[in-house]
Order: sequence, then C-alpha cells, then structure tokens
Amino acid sequence: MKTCQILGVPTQSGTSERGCIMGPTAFRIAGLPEILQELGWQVEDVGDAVPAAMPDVSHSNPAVRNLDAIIAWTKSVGERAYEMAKACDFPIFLGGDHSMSAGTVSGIARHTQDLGQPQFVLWLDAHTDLHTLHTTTSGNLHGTPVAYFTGQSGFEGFPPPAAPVDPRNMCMMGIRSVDQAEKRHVAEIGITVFDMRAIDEQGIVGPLTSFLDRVRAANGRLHVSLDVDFLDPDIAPAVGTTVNGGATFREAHLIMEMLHDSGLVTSLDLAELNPFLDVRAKTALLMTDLAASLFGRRVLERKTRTY
Ligand SMILES: NC(=[NH2+])NCCC[C@H](N)C(=O)O
Ligand SMILES: [Mn+2]
Ligand SMILES: [Mn+2]
Repeated sequence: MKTCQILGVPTQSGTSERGCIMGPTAFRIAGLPEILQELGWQVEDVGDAVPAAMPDVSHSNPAVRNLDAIIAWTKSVGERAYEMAKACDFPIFLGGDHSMSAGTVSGIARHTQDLGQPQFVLWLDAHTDLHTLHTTTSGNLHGTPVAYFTGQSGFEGFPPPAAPVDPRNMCMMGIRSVDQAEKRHVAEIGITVFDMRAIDEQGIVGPLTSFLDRVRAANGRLHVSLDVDFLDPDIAPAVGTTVNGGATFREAHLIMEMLHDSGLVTSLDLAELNPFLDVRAKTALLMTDLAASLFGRRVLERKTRTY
C-alpha cells in the first residue's frame, strides 16, 4: 500500500491576520486523514511541527515582520519535510500561512536531489509569493517563499536551501495579484505563469498538460502547493488575502483529477486556510475535497486517462 505522512505546520507569523494557526486542526476535523485512508492510502498523522530556536536577527528593510519566527519555522519544517520524504511515498503539509513552503519545498527538494531527479513545483495561488526580504512592502513573509526555495539572494539569516528549485521547473496557475517588484522578478527568472487571463482564454487542460508533459519527460518529482486564495472567494472565503476572480469549483477539481491521473505528484501543501474567517467550515471542507480528488476520488469510475 502507498504510504502518506501528514504534518501540521501551524504558522501564522507570515501574515498580519491571525487564525492560520488553526488550519491543521480544521483539516483534521474535516476528516482528511480518514478520507485518504478510504482512498486506499496508508496514512500516518505525524502531528504538528514546532519552530526551531528563534535567532536574534534584524533587517535593513523596516517593513519585515516576524523574521526571527519565520527563520525558526523554515529551519524546523525543512528538516521535518526532508525526513518525511525519506520515510513515506507522499508527504502532505497542512498550513499554516504560505511561509510554510519555504520549509516544505526546500526539504522536499533536498530529498529529490538525493534521488538524482529534478524537482518540479506547481504553485496554485492568486499571488506569486516572489518577494525577498528587500522587496516586500507589506513585510508579510508569506509573500516570499518562492524566492527563498528557488535560491534567490536576499534571505540573510535563513539557512541556504540545500537544493534550490530551478525556476524553469516551476509553473504557476491562478495568478491575479502581483506586486511591481515581483513582476520584474518573475520575467527574469523564467517561471511559467498561467495567470487568470490565460486560464480564461485557454482553460485548464492545455496549460496543465503541457507542464505535466515536461515533468514526465524530465523524470521529475512534482510538489503541488495550493493556497486557499487560488480559489474564488465566493467558494473559499477562509483566507486573509482574498482576490476576486479566482478558480471555480470545477476548475480546481479538474486540476486535482488531472494531477491524480498523471501519477507525477509526490508531495502537497495545503496553505493559508484561516478557519477563523470561514463560513460553516465550507473552505476547510472544499480544500479537503480537493485533496481527495488529488488522491484519486472521482465522480464515476472510468478508465484512467493519462495527461
Ligand atoms: N501567501 C500569500 N497569501 N501571499 C500574499 C502576498 C500578498 C502581497 N504580494 C504581499 O507581499 O504582501
Ligand atoms: Mn501564497
Ligand atoms: Mn495567495
């Protein structure tokens, strides 16, 4: 049986809105571990990560908030993610704000490097999260993990990622809120971005298939990072950074179903769930259902199509 380990990463220091600390609990109450078991996985919930000791740090950009806590989380989550990748077939990380992914992706990529394979990342988000400590104006470090784990400079005090992800191995979908500094950066480093306009024009199947083909051709391992604000706020209100015009229910499920059928996904973040902002748990339940689709739940049994 395929094995999966689930780790809670209750970070909220990367945001200015409190509540993401409750995210892992909400996913557990929504029944995520049991649902994956029913789908035929051997599931082990390994509890919640705790941050490493906080370093004594300051930064020249006065906007930066909670740098000590984010460095401490990045260190410990990076180690936990690396151990999980060695110990099971499929690590899942329950956030927690998106600063969690500085740790999760860098730990996962370190293991992928040990295997001698390239790491690919699918980033499903309204935002590119590509700031550095120097370019962020909000100071909220959940806006920075992609720059960190792709090895960009500007992360003084952080442990350097052992295996920086090649930005050309990254695909972003759902993007619709990008700051000036991020726009320059994204073009420069060569990430493939399907913004919301591209999705409107081309749909999901073409863009996602072309990326999955690249992952397969390179014999890569694929990490998926799903931010709640990828989804439209009408269906997913439980996030501190809602942006109108997000992915629909069907678009999101189609992505998850295609990812499952591809057989390429080897790890997952469920990020930014803020249960304090939810409406009768509908966002927690939707995110859980999306994970179920990624793990093989489908409406009707049918022959697997390979994308
Ligand atoms: N993970 C997220 N929700 N990130 C939102 C970041 C928003 C904005 N770009 C900022 O840096 O403040
Ligand atoms: Mn994000
Ligand atoms: Mn976002």
